[in-house]
Amino acid sequence: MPQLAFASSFWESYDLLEKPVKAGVRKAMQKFQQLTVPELQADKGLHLESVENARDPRMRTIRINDFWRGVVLAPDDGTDVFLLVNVVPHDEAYTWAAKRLYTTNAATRGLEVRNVVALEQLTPALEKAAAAADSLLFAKFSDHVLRELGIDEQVLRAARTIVDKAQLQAFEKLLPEDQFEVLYFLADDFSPEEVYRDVVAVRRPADAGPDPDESLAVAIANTTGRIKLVTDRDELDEILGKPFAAWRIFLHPSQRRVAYRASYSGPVQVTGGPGTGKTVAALHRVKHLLSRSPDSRVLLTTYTNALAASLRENLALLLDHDAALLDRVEVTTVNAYAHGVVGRLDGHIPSPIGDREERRLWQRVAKKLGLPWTEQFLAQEYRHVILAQDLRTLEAYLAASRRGRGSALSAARRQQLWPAVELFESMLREQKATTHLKVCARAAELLAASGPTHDHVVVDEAQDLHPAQWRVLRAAVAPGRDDLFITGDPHQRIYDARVSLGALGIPVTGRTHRLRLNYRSTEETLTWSTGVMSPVTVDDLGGDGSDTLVGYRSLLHGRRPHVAGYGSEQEEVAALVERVREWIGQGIRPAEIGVCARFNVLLDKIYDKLDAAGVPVVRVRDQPAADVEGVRLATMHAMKGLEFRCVAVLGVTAGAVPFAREVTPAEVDALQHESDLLRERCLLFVACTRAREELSVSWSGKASPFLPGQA
Ligand SMILES: Nc1ncnc2c1ncn2[C@@H]1O[C@H](COP(=O)(O)OP(=O)(O)OP(=O)(O)O)[C@@H](O)[C@H]1O
Repeated sequence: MPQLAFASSFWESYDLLEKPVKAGVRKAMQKFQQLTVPELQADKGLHLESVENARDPRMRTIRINDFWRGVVLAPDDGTDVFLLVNVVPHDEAYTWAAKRLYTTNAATRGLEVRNVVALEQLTPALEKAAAAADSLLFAKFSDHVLRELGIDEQVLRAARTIVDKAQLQAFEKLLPEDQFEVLYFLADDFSPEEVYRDVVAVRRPADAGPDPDESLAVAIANTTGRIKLVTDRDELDEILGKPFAAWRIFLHPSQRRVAYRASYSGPVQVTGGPGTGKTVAALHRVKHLLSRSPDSRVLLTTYTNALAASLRENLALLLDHDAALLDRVEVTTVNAYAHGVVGRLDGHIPSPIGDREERRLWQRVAKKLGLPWTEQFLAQEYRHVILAQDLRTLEAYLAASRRGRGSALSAARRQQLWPAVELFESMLREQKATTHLKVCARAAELLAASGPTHDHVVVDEAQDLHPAQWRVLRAAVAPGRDDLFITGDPHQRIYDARVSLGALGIPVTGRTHRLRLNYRSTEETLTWSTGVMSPVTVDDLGGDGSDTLVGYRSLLHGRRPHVAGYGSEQEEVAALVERVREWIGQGIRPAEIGVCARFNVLLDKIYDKLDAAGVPVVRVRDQPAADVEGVRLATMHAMKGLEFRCVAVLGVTAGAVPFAREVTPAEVDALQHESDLLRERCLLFVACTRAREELSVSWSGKASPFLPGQA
């Protein structure tokens, strides 16, 4: 019986088909599971026929209905895996199929496709132009080096004509996938050794023999990042019948490598720019961990309740709603987990106060004690020094290092400050209140005495966790193999968390991985948004150096972000209403549009204007269910982790981003000043990187200095 495999290129077209056409595809695919190869070839309804003038002799078309054809790669080497590569209108099917050539990459051993005709037509003219060019993009790499990385003769000839990155991008759709990725990273200044490690080695099977000309079936089996082999009937019904979620099936090799590695000797750190599938990798890791033993328990944490809800939903999808598996995973925020621990082990828990309330308390403390520091300084000292190092006594405070703080505090000054801490804590006790971080500190203490609660901890959105929260996670699982799997992006740090994971007993050295392919946004949005961060460097997740967005890229293309300033806020909001109408006119559902601003005041105005214009609108903070129609409104902070087809970021003015009140004056603490500015910059970056297809950024009056080209 033949086997059936689906290329990712097929899903892009399948997803857009009308229901009856999809049913036709399903019916045709079932035949591949019911008939023998000779029966398939003889089947009148399927009409499996070769393509005239095809550059790949294995190319076949099949009939879906009068208008649609499927394009199939049929084995000609005695193996039996048929690969469905596309669904195309009848007239285009033959031209599409005739130009494509599938080959096995000599280095990765994966199956790749190229537009061989276009390459042949373009290369001679480009060679002429290249002869006159001042410099060529790949001149410094010898043919030998490129061949070792899997570049074949035709691609080598084309690569030798490329003068710059823009030209390389233009080649993207024509070149074989793995070879394009190799060239892309070389163009981005990665060394051939790094490219071999990150592109070739992650794909190449460990047992790859010397001969790259293996069968089509073997090449297909080597290409899990782009091809799904269907093993049984139920699986076929399931993947064709449900709304398709590519992330469940096709993982980038770098995602697969981190998520499905059998075991790690200790904590693992996975970083990557926005939309690189870190959350997806975390979810797959949970699936893997559950499969390794029948009764292990996993704690999966993220930053907000809304994100926890979405993790729960996606995990259920990935685990096929298997209740027994889902029961073994606790999905929650770190604060909620800590709250649960304290409630369970202490029997009661004071209620945590919010940031605003905390600030008010510090104000009262400063006033009452007549101290020479602002409430902002005291709150920061408490958060970044006292709670961060879990200092419980004056002696411990006197002995503590204040590295990272921009102002020195002599022993005498510390003695003067400590009563403020005591007063703050006694005021909390009086009110029978606490703070979230204090709950975490207590939870860590209780867990240290009672022992871990889980076998594995998986942490998403790790960049914003405070040391007190890390201590809870550290205590939730015993140190050892596969204890913590951590994903995060330091460029999205919006809550001023500074940690040294090593010092917290979470050593990740030697187990750090980076994801570079953005699956969410277009290259245009990504390039522009990366410009927001390019003037600065950010500390890495574990606090041991700096992080970088080098090599970060997207395969998607679309319009450039719409970036505009207006004379007044009124005009800006009016323009937004028009833009939203335009998007809806293009067929985008209101729920697929996200609108955000730094402050709720502006969001209120936007709400009223959209509402008055008859556009349904809801606030993200009200946690509307996914099926509730309405444009989503959120503050920039609440945009964390979310994504929308279209995103408008409003109010990006000099007064709001950065927001002066949230930035410590340089004369109070120069380091804190810099880090506050960085946090505000990251906030804009987070907001802008939520867009899948279109991004619009606007302001009225003076533009934010963080906007590329505005400083
Ligand atoms: N292998 C994949 N194939 C297809 N889509 C993917 C893949 N990996 C991730 N995605 C999609 O890309 C988008 C971003 O993924 P995800 O949320 O995991 O990224 P992230 O790195 O956690 O993002 P952020 O840091 O910005 O929150 C999601 O829509 C996800 O479904």
